[in-house]
Amino acid sequence: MNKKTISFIGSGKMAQAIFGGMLKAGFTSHEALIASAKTAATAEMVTKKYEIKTTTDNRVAASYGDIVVLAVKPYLHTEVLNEIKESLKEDAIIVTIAAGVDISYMQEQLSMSSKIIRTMPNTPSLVGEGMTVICPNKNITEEELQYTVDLFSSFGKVEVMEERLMDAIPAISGSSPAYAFLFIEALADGGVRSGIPRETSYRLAAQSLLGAAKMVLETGKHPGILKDEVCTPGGTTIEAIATLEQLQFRGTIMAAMDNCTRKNKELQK
Ligand SMILES: NC(=O)C1=CN([C@@H]2O[C@H](COP(=O)(O)OP(=O)(O)OC[C@H]3O[C@@H](n4cnc5c(N)ncnc54)[C@H](OP(=O)(O)O)[C@@H]3O)[C@@H](O)[C@H]2O)C=CC1
Ligand SMILES: O=C(O)[C@@H]1CCC=N1
Repeated sequence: MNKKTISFIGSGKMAQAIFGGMLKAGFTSHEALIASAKTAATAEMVTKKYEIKTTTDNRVAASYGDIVVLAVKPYLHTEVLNEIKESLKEDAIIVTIAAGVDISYMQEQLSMSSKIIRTMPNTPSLVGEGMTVICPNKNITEEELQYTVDLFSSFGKVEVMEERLMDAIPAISGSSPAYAFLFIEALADGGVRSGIPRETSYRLAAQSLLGAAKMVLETGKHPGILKDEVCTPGGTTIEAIATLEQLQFRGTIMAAMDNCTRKNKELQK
């Protein structure tokens, strides 16, 4: 069991996915964690559901952690950093999971010598299939980076990247589970339209996407080749593909990603 203490400032959907994922994986103990929330109702719910300490005082949470994860909305970072900076342990590692909050901004709020890691996780962390991109500042040692990689790897995959690429990450992995849920919903609606029961439709749609994703990761084949292998000449699949191409399925996804990245830059701090 890992000995480092970890604090979460904010206990919303993404914080719960992370501490829920870490606990499920056995990466840390319930005792090593604390989380703060704005309201007592959330704090009580989190204590009950995850059996960890909670508080509505961010300073109490911040003073506990060797690692302090900022899991509040981007616009709250200024307020929260000012609130907690005097309570942080001297060598605390500050991890932000927020879209559009950059390292130089965090350093301005704390200090140039602060240990800061910018990350972009996603909600499948809760079921051990997260994808997190990590970018450390220059004050993070190799050992500290490795610890953070191990932490996020306990509930998914991790890539360490340069900060110049971080603005593009929400569009491809932070936000993309939402597009996948939309796709699953659409497939299920199509199934229901053809008479397949709703719950069965969700299972068929979700398992097919899971299987397709695994084929990309495990066969190493180009997605276009995998697509070709499904398209029997003169068969059913190519009819569906032709419609998707006519309606600009791929262009639509790329346009959606452009908008996602634009918004991330607008949030920039
Ligand atoms: N959701 C996602 O898929 C992802 C989100 N993120 C990032 O995670 C961050 C949080 O998003 P998400 O979890 O979705 O948001 P939620 O709205 O689900 O959660 C926000 C949390 O912050 C708490 N909070 C609000 N104000 C304060 C405050 N002043 N001090 C302490 N806690 C406060 C809320 O408490 P209460 O419940 O009491 O109101 C709530 O627990 C964002 O920065 C987002 O960019 C990153 C990747 C993916
Ligand atoms: O929608 C958002 O702003 C956050 C960041 C990535 C996923 N959810």
